[in-house]
Amino acid sequence: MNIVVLGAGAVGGYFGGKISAAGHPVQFLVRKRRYEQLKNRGLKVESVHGDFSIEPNLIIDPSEAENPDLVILGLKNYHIEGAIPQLKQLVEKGAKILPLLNGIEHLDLLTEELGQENVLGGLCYIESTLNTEGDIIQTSSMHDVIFGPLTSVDQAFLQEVESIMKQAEFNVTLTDSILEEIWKKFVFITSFSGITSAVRAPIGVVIQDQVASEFLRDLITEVYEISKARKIALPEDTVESVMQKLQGASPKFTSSMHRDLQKGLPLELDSLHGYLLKLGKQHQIETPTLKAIYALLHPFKEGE
Ligand SMILES: NC(=O)C1=CN([C@@H]2O[C@H](COP(=O)(O)OP(=O)(O)OC[C@H]3O[C@@H](n4cnc5c(N)ncnc54)[C@H](OP(=O)(O)O)[C@@H]3O)[C@@H](O)[C@H]2O)C=CC1
Ligand SMILES: CC(C)(CO)C(=O)C(=O)O
Repeated sequence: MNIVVLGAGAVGGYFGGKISAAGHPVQFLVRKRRYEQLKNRGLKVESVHGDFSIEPNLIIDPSEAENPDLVILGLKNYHIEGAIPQLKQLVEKGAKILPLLNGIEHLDLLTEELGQENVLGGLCYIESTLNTEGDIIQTSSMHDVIFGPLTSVDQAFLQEVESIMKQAEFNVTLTDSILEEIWKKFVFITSFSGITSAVRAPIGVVIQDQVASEFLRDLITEVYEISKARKIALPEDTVESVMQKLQGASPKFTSSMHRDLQKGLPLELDSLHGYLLKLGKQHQIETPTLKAIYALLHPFKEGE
């Protein structure tokens, strides 16, 4: 199976790098700046699972992709629209798209532009970032990909993707309930990224503070209520289980949005909390804590 990674940053670079290191053909479709970085230094990963580096097969135009079967999409939400022409070319060449982004709204755009049959559902759990030299730094042990069909997709194809990812030695789950998994992550990430970014501190600071902790519970509850209004079948104890997960996490655990804020980078605020505000309005659900998060982060959403 020929794989293209579009968005070779902290997420795409990590998972694509692992698959490539396991001996599978992976091309990294990058823009000029990342091309120079990866060409000069190689794709280097500093990981709690062991450091590794590869010489990535870099391309800068989709026409260079060799019979692509699968595109692993690791872009930020705000870059997706700009990448639609590249994705269209890759789909025309026969590829299916596997997005690993946080969020949900991008699935509408991708399926409308590329055809539902060409888009899989996916998400990942990983704590990784790029350092100033562009190396990937992975700071906790999670490295999990969950994916599955949004509509009917050839089962043998899905199983081959699963098998390749297993060989690449990260955790992979192929599921028939990918929308529920995406929403499960969405409840978690919007609450976790919202609170850590607004407080500008890792989760431990929030958990130790009763007022901030109560705000966090309200925030999770609002997102869960929206998921129910969308008829997504999440477990009834979702709020409690997200709270428990965060209470049990390392006090230093923080979100990619908080790290982006610290680096002065743009934030995926509109596709996460902004999208929830739209849904809340649509379903007439009161969302005071989401509004507070959105307002507090709004001045910083374009980055420095
Ligand atoms: N980092 C993390 O810990 C986690 C992140 N996520 C989610 O994963 C997604 C990706 O995040 P992350 O990997 O951190 O982001 P990064 O910013 O590290 O990587 C995104 C990459 O996309 C590239 N890019 C943007 N537009 C294009 C384009 N048109 N063609 C080619 N490359 C392009 C950027 O390259 P360039 O240098 O050219 O701008 C950059 O390297 C986000 O939705 C995030 O929320 C999910 C779980 C954990
Ligand atoms: C919470 C976490 C680290 C899990 O993958 C994440 O998705 C993010 O910070 O963007």
